[in-house]
Amino acid sequence: MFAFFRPAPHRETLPDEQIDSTYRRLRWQIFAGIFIGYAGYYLLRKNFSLAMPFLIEEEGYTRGQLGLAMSAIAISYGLSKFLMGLVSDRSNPRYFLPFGLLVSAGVMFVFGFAPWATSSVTMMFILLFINGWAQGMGWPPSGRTMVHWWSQKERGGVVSVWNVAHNVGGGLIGPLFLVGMGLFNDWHAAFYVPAAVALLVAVFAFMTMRDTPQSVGLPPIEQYKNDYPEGYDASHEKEFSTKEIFVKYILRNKMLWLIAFANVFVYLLRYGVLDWAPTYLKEVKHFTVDSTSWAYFFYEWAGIPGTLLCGWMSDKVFRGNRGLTGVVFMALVTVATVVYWLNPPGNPIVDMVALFSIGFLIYGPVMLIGLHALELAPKKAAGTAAGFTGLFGYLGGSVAASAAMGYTVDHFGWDGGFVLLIGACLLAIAFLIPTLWHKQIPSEER
Ligand SMILES: O=P(O)(O)OC[C@H](O)CO
Repeated sequence: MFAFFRPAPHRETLPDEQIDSTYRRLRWQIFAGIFIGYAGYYLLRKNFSLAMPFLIEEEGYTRGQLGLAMSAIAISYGLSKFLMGLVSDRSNPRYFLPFGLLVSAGVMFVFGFAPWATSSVTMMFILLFINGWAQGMGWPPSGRTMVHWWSQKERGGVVSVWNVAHNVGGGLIGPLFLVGMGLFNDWHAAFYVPAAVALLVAVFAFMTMRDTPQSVGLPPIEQYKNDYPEGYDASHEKEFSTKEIFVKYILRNKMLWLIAFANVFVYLLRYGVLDWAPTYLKEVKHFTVDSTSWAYFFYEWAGIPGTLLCGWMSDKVFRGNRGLTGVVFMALVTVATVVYWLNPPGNPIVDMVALFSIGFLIYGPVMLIGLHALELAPKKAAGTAAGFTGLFGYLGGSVAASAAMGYTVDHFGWDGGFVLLIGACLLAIAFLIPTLWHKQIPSEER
């Protein structure tokens, strides 16, 4: 099956006078493909949660049952981001990314139109597991594309701008659902409306994306930008074997292990705050459902300026030191989390500002860890390196955000839950500190 995804063969190089214009045009086009493509993936990542109130009300499921079904996404996504990353590093992203989106949309159409899909927790778990697996086919081909089309000195900028695609897509789920409800007066619109949009996105991604520059007759980006990473030679343009990627560039990469562990705790905070915000705000701060939805929306969209600022600061202020930037943002997000916890009920503005600040500050470290992973491996192994951090973030952090957080709040109250979240911030900082001395050279000095 994987032969279908085989990397595109290199073509004869274009005449010199066409190189610059072709590179410029294709970089815009390809960026549009991976940005809109990844935003499309996020339309189908969390849309199940919008259908949950209806599944509870009309089909009698409990929160616990639906939470269990939802955990399938985090588990399979974490595994897939890594394992499909390994496949993606040896695949043509132009086929790989749209294919995953089509599978994900297929699952959502089943949810939308087949009554048996929501007939049991097992069935929902299986379908969501397949969806999570297909979702893992979005990040690695985007990463592979960025490291092949943008040189090292441009990468901080391009990765941070691309990274906001997931906030854009995640933030659009709610409005799309409202449009679907308006048009069809059917809560299953939570499934089939974003799936229909995702189909269009898959076609767009296929039309705009390309594999390597060499596959369209262009020189490698290092040559075009005269920007060579340390130790670069012709072998960097050859596809690696799976074993080579896994053993040489992943397992033996100490710095990658450190950021992967840091990612467990970054993701515990990311999802620990996001997933529990509606419950916490309603139970403790007495928010109405409307205010809770707005708070959720603010959290996601606050990540857009926050990520851009973090990427900019990482290059310009911290001079390419991704670890130090991550530590500063994690220290600030710890403060915002303490405010969110200790602010007494009755001050909703303070809660909103705290939640906005957490969203603003947490997506920077989320992006930096992905960027750092891309920088820690040669470009033919970059998707796997980022997938490796995702494996830890989802199987460790996201699963703990649901299970450990739920258990802690049940047994020790919300104070216990917040001690867990603050502990996660401190542990993320602890794992990032040893990376401070692994300094990246700032963009424009490379
Ligand atoms: O959590 P992920 O795997 O969807 O990644 C989100 C961001 O793009 C991380 O850089």
